[in-house]
Amino acid sequence: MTASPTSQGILDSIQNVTPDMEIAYTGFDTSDEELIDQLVPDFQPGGPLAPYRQKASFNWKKMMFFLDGKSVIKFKNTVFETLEQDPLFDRSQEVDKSLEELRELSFLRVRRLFEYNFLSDELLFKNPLFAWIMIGCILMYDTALSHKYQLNVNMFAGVIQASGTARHQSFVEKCKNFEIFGCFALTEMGHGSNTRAIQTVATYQPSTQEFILNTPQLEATKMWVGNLGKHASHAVVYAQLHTPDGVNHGLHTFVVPIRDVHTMKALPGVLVGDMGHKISINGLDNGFVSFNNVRIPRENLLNKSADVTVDGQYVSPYKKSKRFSISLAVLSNGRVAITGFGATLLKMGLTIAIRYSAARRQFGPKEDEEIPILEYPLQQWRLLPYLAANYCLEHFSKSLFSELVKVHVGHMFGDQSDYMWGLIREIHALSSASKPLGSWLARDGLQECREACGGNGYLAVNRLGELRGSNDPNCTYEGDNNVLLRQTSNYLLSLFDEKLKNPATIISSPIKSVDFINDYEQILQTRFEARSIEDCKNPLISLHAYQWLVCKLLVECNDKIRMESEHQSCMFDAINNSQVYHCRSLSLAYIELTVMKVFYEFLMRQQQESPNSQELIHVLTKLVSLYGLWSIDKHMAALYQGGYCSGELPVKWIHCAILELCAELKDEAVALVDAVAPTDFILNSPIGHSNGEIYKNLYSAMTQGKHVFERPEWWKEFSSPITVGSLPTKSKL
Ligand SMILES: Cc1cc2nc3c(=O)[nH]c(=O)nc-3n(C[C@H](O)[C@H](O)[C@H](O)COP(=O)(O)OP(=O)(O)OC[C@H]3O[C@@H](n4cnc5c(N)ncnc54)[C@H](O)[C@@H]3O)c2cc1C
Repeated sequence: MTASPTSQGILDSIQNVTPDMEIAYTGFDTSDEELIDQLVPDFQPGGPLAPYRQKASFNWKKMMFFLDGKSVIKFKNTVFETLEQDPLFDRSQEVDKSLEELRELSFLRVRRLFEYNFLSDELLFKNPLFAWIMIGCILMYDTALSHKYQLNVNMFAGVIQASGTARHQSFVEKCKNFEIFGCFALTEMGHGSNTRAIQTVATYQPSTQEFILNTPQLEATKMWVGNLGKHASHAVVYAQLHTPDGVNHGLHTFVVPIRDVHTMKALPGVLVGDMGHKISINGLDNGFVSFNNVRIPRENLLNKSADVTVDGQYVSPYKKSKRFSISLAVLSNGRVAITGFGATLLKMGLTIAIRYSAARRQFGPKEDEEIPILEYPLQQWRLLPYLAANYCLEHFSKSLFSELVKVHVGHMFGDQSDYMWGLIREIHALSSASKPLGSWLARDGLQECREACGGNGYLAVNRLGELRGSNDPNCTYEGDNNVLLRQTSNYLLSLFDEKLKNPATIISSPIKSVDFINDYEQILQTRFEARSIEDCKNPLISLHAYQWLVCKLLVECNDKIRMESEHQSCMFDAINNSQVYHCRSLSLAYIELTVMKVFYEFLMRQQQESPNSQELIHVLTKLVSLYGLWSIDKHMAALYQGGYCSGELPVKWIHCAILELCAELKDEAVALVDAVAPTDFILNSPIGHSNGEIYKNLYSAMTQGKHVFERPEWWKEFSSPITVGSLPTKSKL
């Protein structure tokens, strides 16, 4: 394939050959109301949610269309309806299952997904965003199933495609045809975050043209590998590559057969097992494996960035730093995806909690008149900022995914332009912070949703516990959140360092998330701009405050590391001593700013380009304002400390503006979740059902269980009398 100048050019050309390609993060024309009505069915009329639906200032169906567009809505409808009509996906299948049975059910379901093949090559070529939509649809149904699917398709076949060459294509084809089933094996018992210290070894043997894999000690046992416990036939394995001259060339990836595809038995030299029960997502079989002289052909080394010749020479067309960038791009895939997982799980929780809050009534101004709990400012303040955050985060994660697609297209066409390397670095920095932001927002937001539904939120059938549990490992896998944030601050500080060393340097990144740093000196002269509560509702107020904060933290982090390095014996300690209150805060402030900015700029463009959607943009702009103010409120100490704010008014105005925005958005809230919620079958929550009949649904779910009204099998135990205090206790002091 010949090299093309830039990935942007390649993307443009793809769009030219498929003129109907929809880039679903650009906003859709909502003028065809008939089409919208056809695509999105109405809710059951009346019911407890009807008053809120009537009070909304916009049509929720139009909002759904604006955000997703025709093709995506059709695709989602197809997936959701297909699952609903297939008895294998009947929810009652999951009840009272043992661990083994849960694993089996997930396997049967993932196989069925392949039989349906929702994601044809044609569809993916038309719009790669469908890969994203597909994972989201399955995630909303069941996290374990979605992970099982995407670990095989994205983290196994996807990594092979990204890091391998034509000689590996047969693995990808077999994976597509469900002839082999894959997993991604990086983590070891002894090392996860510190990937450089991974100990599995792959030694090349020229006489047989094979790599020999070994697990040198217990700590090198691969662990936590999703799909490996029971099903995976193959793994992408990360190991230290040793050539016959005794040189260790560092971590490389290999395709390693694990089980015989006909018997499902482990292959010679492979000791593989299931890790057992986890805190959540137990339909996914996480496993461990160790290798004892396992031989694989030389060609199983994924050789896009480096290879070993038949006679054992290590060769690479790239310098070490570029090889590192290529591996970054591969790891970014998972982090970008997890940013979206957080948004998707939180969206489900918010749908349940907001619908419940609109239907549930407690207390009231008069004895005989109770009001919906959504009317309480406290309930609004607990939920609506998360709703605002979720809209921003979901948009950001889609747009980051679209940037990642450019990288993959660029790889495919051998694009080695500076633009491409810059894009890889920037996506790495952004995803290393957006994954923590997304998973932490979901962690805190889902807990709030659970509590906001009171005791009923705690009942498993209502699904908030499952959603909360499903999000939990998002904070850890694909890189522990706190460790990942260091990657982002390293990126920012290296750019800033260049600027300090040479003030003429112009910082310019492909996504433009850092370009404002060029003006850091002027930005640091600015002060809080609002003069009233109303002013604060302009999203630019918090955007500007964030820019100031990031610049301030850059200067402070840089000073802190310099000062620490003067007092510490090594840079390792200097950097570690600068994480808390400095580098970590910098990464978080930068990503909060970027998430907000990307959505705000999108809305500003739509204001010009979408005359039919102005009422939607109006309410979405309120969400951006709320997200910005609520987030910046957490940094008030730094804003005052650095002199950006002074006096008592800024913080008072910000708090009042947050509460006013919550009050303005409470009548929009039900319609806002309706616009992003999946079907009731997929949501699967009696108290979150779109009909709002929380009590009827709950009672029906509660009374349908198999043993609800039965006397327990152990009833006789109670009837046989005991003598209280008749047994001696353990030794008394
Ligand atoms: C459900 C689940 C599924 C997974 N699936 C897979 C999979 O399919 N394939 C795979 O390869 N792996 C998988 N993993 C493993 C996962 O990627 C690792 O757990 C993760 O990378 C963190 O590594 P660790 O567990 O070794 O934690 P550690 O690196 O030991 O971290 C433990 C703690 O130490 C802190 N810490 C570590 N280093 C520093 C530092 N420099 N500064 C400050 N604090 C530090 C961390 O913040 C963290 O709180 C999975 C894990 C889970 C929970």
